[in-house]
Amino acid sequence: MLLAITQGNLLPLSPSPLPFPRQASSFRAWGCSARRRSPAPFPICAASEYPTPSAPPRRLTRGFSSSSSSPPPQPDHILPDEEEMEEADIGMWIGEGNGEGRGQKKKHLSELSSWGIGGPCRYFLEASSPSQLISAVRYCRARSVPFLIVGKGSNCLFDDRGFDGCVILNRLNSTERTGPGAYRVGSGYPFNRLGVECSRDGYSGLEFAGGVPGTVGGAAFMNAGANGQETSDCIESVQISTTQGWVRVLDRDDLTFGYRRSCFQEMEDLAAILAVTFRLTPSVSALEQQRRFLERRRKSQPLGEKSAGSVFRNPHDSEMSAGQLIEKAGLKGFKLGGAKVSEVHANFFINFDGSTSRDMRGLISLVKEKVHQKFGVELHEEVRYVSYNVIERVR
Ligand SMILES: NC(=O)C1=CN([C@@H]2O[C@H](COP(=O)(O)OP(=O)(O)OC[C@H]3O[C@@H](n4cnc5c(N)ncnc54)[C@H](OP(=O)(O)O)[C@@H]3O)[C@@H](O)[C@H]2O)C=CC1
Ligand SMILES: C=C(O[C@H]1[C@H](O)[C@@H](CO)O[C@H](OP(=O)(O)OP(=O)(O)OC[C@H]2O[C@@H](n3ccc(=O)[nH]c3=O)[C@H](O)[C@@H]2O)[C@@H]1NC(C)=O)C(=O)O
Repeated sequence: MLLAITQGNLLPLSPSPLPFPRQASSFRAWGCSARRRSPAPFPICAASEYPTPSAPPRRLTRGFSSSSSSPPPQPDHILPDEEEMEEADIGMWIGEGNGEGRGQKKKHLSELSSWGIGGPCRYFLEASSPSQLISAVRYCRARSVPFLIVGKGSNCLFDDRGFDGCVILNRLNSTERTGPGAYRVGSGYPFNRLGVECSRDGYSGLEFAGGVPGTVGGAAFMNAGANGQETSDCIESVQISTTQGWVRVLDRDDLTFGYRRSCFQEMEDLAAILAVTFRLTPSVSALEQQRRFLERRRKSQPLGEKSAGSVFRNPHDSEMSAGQLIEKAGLKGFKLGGAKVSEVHANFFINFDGSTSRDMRGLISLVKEKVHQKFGVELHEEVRYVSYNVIERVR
């Protein structure tokens, strides 16, 4: 996650901004290998723990866990050249060279975020095929242009200043049934739609996905879950691309997941999740179950409003959920600028009136502080903060 550098009187406990270098050459896109010895590696830390120069942030180790006994899988194949978009094409798209890129420049991230928050990005591309996405990543890496892959932006808080790099919008929307209960789905496919379609087909495993606003890639990356089900429960394999442009297929046995966690969050050379193959089980009640879950969601969550779903993970050291803690701290409906704690579900924060990222971050900090004061419980963000020029990951 990238972290905003919001400063100010609304956030008395917030650390001050860091003097990060601004030159593109000083940056590395997320996912770069630690072996590359980036001169200014992206600091990784929790949104609430913005690093200070004297306390260097934790490095993001995007790699297979060192405790893993199996070696990293070998590349299965690399896309044939003829399928790749020429680098020059990407340059044209993002506007390098003639400055008249076909890709949209100055796209506002607020348009790509379910919160409706975020300023302009330097370059913007939509990738509708794996080869486009891979070429775009290669292009950015070759020029040290920081890049970011965005799905539905339903778990991201973008910076008011935008993003000083290339935002690649994931439009890998293919879907294919490869056998009974087996679905191979492009990572840009709407997770919500997949949940409804699989349930309608009479397969169980993704009923919870109906109503979840992210993409399949975001769901695998975050291990999205609800109603006792998790994305990882029915993942058979995941196709990824690496920052070097390799395409790999990782089998279930190569992958580790936890509550809102996946090994993808740790992979140092991950460029993007390209596709996910799900294996589901036949069920006559799947559709009914999916509808029940959606109905429950409609009643308990502010679905029509600008939110990012749950702001915090549920704490493992409390019997109460994050929503319960926030409600019991008396914060339901609490407002800060254009941001407020939902009256419907206290773990949903709403952009109700032109909230800035500064408002939202202020609200997040304030709620954390109050809950900690009252219950001694530390809340940790589920949402990921994307700063203008620093990448930070919430653990
Ligand atoms: N249960 C619920 O009701 C809700 C669940 N959610 C879940 O939150 C997640 C958000 O999905 P979405 O809106 O698409 O994601 P976003 O566009 O918000 O991206 C979230 C993060 O996921 C990573 N990511 C997304 N797509 C890819 C990809 N193809 N390859 C690699 N990394 C990727 C990126 O991490 P990085 O920047 O580090 O690369 C990004 O920061 C989903 O899991 C969604 O289901 C969201 C709201 C409500
Ligand atoms: C929305 C998300 O996922 C949601 C998912 O939709 C739901 C449904 O299964 O379960 C989790 O919420 P949750 O733990 O708050 O579940 P809920 O069933 O809504 O609430 C749990 C308990 O808290 C209470 N509650 C909830 C909200 C509130 O304002 N006040 C309150 O007291 C509820 O009454 C219930 O007793 C996921 N959130 C997390 C952080 O695990 C998301 O990840 O973005």
